[in-house]
Amino acid sequence: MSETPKIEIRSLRKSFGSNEVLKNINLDVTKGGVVALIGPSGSGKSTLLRCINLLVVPDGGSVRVGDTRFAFGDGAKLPDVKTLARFRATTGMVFQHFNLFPHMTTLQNVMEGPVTVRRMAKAEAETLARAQLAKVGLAEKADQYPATLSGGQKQRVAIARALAMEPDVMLFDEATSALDPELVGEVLNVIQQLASEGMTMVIVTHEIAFAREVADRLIFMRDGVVVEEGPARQVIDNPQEAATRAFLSHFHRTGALPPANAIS
Ligand SMILES: Nc1ncnc2c1ncn2[C@@H]1O[C@H](COP(=O)(O)OP(=O)(O)OP(=O)(O)O)[C@@H](O)[C@H]1O
Repeated sequence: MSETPKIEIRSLRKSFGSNEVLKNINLDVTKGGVVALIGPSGSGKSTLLRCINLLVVPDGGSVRVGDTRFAFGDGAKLPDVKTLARFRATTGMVFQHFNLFPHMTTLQNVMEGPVTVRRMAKAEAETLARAQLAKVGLAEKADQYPATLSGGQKQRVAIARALAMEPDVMLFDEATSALDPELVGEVLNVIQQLASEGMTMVIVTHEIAFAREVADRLIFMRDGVVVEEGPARQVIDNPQEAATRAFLSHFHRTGALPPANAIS
């Protein structure tokens, strides 16, 4: 019998006004699975990610992460604020632009969620936060403010902050797109390490070579629908759909697709 997926999305729909952004999306992510979402700008990747942790409330369909399932549309009752906060704590989201509190030190940023959302005692939260900072290689930056860190370091703090909530799954929304090219690798290394430790993840990325290396499944989206999905290497090396081929060949043509061994 196949294993129950950790994330299960069924018939998901979302519109912003008349703009139908997600049209009947289905997605399964197995426990410990890493799914990469790729596609052109505006295809709905970020919106799908935000629907998984309900930062964006879907219009229809259902979202399940672990044992928690929500249905939307057709008179379904929307989850209350407390339920949403609890649910979001189980899905760690990492954004393109870090979203760290500038007036807090690195350590305070990472402790914030455990103290305010998980209601941990400060000493316990500090131990946990220091462990997560060590995990992303930033133990010695605990007392520094975000403004003194590089983009790559800021993003690693953001990952530590999400991990401090001890999430069931991690969601990455173009986590390296705002970084200088020489800083991308340090963030990808942390994501790769999480993958090797069995973290369930959905990663929106333009790093195709990284997706090929680290993701076990790849989904190509366009105009709010899943055009093609399958094992990451298979889809990248041998895309079946013309739209996927066109998208990937762009990366080949522009040289934005480095050899896979460059990032391992
Ligand atoms: N909060 C919002 N309000 C109105 N429209 C939105 C909102 N969020 C996204 N959209 C629209 O939804 C569509 C899909 O956006 P989304 O960010 O999900 O795409 P994407 O594939 O992640 O693109 P990109 O790679 O550029 O980030 C776009 O047309 C965008 O303008």
